Amino acid sequence: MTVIEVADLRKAYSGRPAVDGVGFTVEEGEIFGILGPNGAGKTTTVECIAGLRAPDAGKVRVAGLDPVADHDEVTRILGTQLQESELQAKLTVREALELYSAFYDRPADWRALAERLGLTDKLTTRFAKLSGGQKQRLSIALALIGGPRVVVLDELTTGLDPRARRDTWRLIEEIRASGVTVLLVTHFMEEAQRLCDRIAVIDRGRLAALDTPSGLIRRTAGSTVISFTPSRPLDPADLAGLPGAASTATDARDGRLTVNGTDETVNAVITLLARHRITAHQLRVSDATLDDAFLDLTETSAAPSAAKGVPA
Ligand SMILES: Nc1ncnc2c1ncn2[C@@H]1O[C@H](COP(=O)(O)OP(=O)(O)OP(=O)(O)O)[C@@H](O)[C@H]1O
Repeated sequence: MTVIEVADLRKAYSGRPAVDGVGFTVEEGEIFGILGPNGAGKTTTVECIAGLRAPDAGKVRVAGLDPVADHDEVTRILGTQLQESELQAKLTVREALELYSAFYDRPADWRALAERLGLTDKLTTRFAKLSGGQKQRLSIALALIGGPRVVVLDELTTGLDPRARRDTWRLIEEIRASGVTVLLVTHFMEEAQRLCDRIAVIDRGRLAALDTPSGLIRRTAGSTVISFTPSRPLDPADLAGLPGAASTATDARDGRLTVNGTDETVNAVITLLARHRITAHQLRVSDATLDDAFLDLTETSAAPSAAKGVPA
């Protein structure tokens, strides 16, 4: 069942389009990711879904309701943890939970939520004294306090150390397992790849792709990555002619060669090496990552991908 519907959404700031015709649907029970470079329009899109911004054009529905016209009803269905949601520094965890509970007619039991999010021993701690991970857990608790059907999490794990990030991932999986649909805005490929059922890639205000993580990777030119250190350099002309090869790159430091291609390219590389009696040291064949797919699908990213690389 569709719980969020976005069709031809448009929003401009001072005449400059931030979201320029984005459309997707989110099904109940999904972890749906929104991925894109800085300034792509991700936050503007989720703010329109949460009813915090009015679209200039297009349609947004949450459980069939208009987030602007039916704002009160939508806030009961959709919980939001938005980017940089800072609470008052002096508010304690307990006060924040009680304050947010008071916004709802039938709030979730905040004590149970605090327990679930590992905040019970922090109830008397002021917001300013919490660690980054604890602040994030509190912001998730506040997003869940109204007992929402959908929760919007925007760049939840930015600034967290790897352990806190992994703990947060486990929490997100638990939230989904409890029946809540999750709309996740993220910059982290590993996070998107691990958590999301489907991902909308947004680039310069437009939908660049919408697929499962593995579907996005399959779309990448050169979804099979072959790397090895040849016993002596290969002729660039031979490499350029490899069937299915999308790109090749040589690491200037150690001469290690990386070829992004297809299964056909793997066979061709092996044949080429045999023909020239070149030995491949530490030969690895792996799948491209969501990182590669992201760089392939988005044009605004500043850094060139190592995988797309410098021509050999
Ligand atoms: N309140 C605003 N006023 C003017 N321009 C804005 C405003 N909010 C966002 N923008 C601009 O709109 C574009 C999209 O911004 P948005 O925050 O939606 O992108 P984003 O994908 O969430 O970016 P990031 O990953 O950096 O958070 C950017 O060019 C941004 O500078």
